[in-house]
Order: sequence, then C-alpha cells, then structure tokens
Amino acid sequence: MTARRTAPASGRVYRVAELIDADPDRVRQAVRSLPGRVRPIVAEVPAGVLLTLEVRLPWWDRRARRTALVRLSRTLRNIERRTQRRTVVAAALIVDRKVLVAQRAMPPQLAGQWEFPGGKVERGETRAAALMRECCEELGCQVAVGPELGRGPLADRAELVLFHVSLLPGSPQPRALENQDVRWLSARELEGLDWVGSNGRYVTEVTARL
Ligand SMILES: Nc1nc2c([nH]c(=O)n2[C@H]2C[C@H](O)[C@@H](COP(=O)(O)OP(=O)(O)OP(=O)(O)O)O2)c(=O)[nH]1
Repeated sequence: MTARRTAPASGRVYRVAELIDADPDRVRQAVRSLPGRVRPIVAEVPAGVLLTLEVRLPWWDRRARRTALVRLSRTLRNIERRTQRRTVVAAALIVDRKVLVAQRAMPPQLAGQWEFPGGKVERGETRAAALMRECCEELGCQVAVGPELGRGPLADRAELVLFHVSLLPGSPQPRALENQDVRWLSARELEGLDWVGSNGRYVTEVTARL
C-alpha cells in the first residue's frame, strides 16, 4: 500500500492536449480550479492557446490510466466549452472599387440589415478556411483571403474578424445562394447603410481599400 502511494512520483506521465481559440487569461483562470494532481500547461500560440493537462500515474495500474485519461479529456472539453471564443469571420470582397454586402434575412431581429458575407468558424477550422467555405456556401465563389481589416467584440464572448478578400481567377461571379440580397457598393454608398450590429466601425477601413 505504502509503496503504491509513493510510487506515482516515479510513475508515467499521461497527457491530453487541445488547441483552443480562447483568450489565454481566461484559460489560465479556468485551470486554477483543477485538482492538484493535474498539471496544466498553457502555451500561447498564434491560433489561441495550446492547453495540455497531465497526470502522473503508477505505471502498473492500467485501470487508473484509462479512467484518468477519460477524466482528463472530459475536463479539457469542459475548459474548452467555458473559454472558447466563438469567432465570426467576414469578407470585404472588393472588385473594381466596390465591395459586396449582403442583407440578412434571419434571424428576425437582424432581417433587412446589411453585413459582410461570412459566418462562424467551425471547430478545427482556420479563419481563412472558414471564410473560403462561407463564400463558397453563401456566394458560390472562390476567394483568396488577404489581410485583416479589423476586429471587434460581438455578444456572448464572440469576436468578429473582417478580412480583405479577392476573387480567385476563374471563380464564378458571387451571387446570393442563401436567400439574402447582395449588392456591390461604392465608398459613398457604404455610409449610412443600415448595418448589422456595430459593423459601421469597419467602413473607414474598407473605404480606404476602394
Ligand atoms: N457574417 C457576418 N456576421 C456578422 C457581421 N456583423 C455582425 O455583427 N455579425 C454577427 C451576426 C451574427 O450574430 C453572427 C454571425 O452568425 P451567422 O449566423 O451568420 O453564422 P453562420 O453563417 O455560421 O450561421 P449558423 O452557424 O448560425 O447557421 O455575427 C458581418 O459583417 N458578417
């Protein structure tokens, strides 16, 4: 018994790790409540945070290892759910000094307002890949994702990131596929548009590119 209790110091270390799109400080705060035997490693990486959880277990106890790994994975998922920043990517698609804007049809409280085409980044997806997918689904076109033009907070721990986007050579012309209206607008027409949320904050930056 005694031997077993002391053995973990020389046992094996087991780890689970996950890349989380989250504010590193939020993750650091979340791992503070972990039990002492779980060692968290929070590494800041360009896409967010690489969170590793590790435990040291006696090498002979296979059952303990299985249970511990299941528990660690569950804990990791919980931390991810609590801290994950939901990112919405949006495209300032510019062709011939005009930018494409889309009119939302849903939900009812946003219906009729204008936005840049885009949507939520899915789990495991890069921002660029998400934007290429959204442009394909919503507009039926292929795009190259350029530099970031701005970012700002949305409700509920989410963030919007706006990118300068161009049509790839040979791509079909963008058209509305998801029953929203789309329009090409000049710099002058962007001002005073009934924007979704606080999109008005991006007008200056987009106008500078037209
Ligand atoms: N696409 C887009 N969304 C914006 C902009 N400005 C802004 O506040 N939003 C908000 C509106 C929505 O609450 C959220 C985007 O959610 P969404 O419903 O379009 O995302 P999605 O296409 O992935 O759709 P889903 O997963 O809900 O089906 O971001 C913008 O310029 N473009």
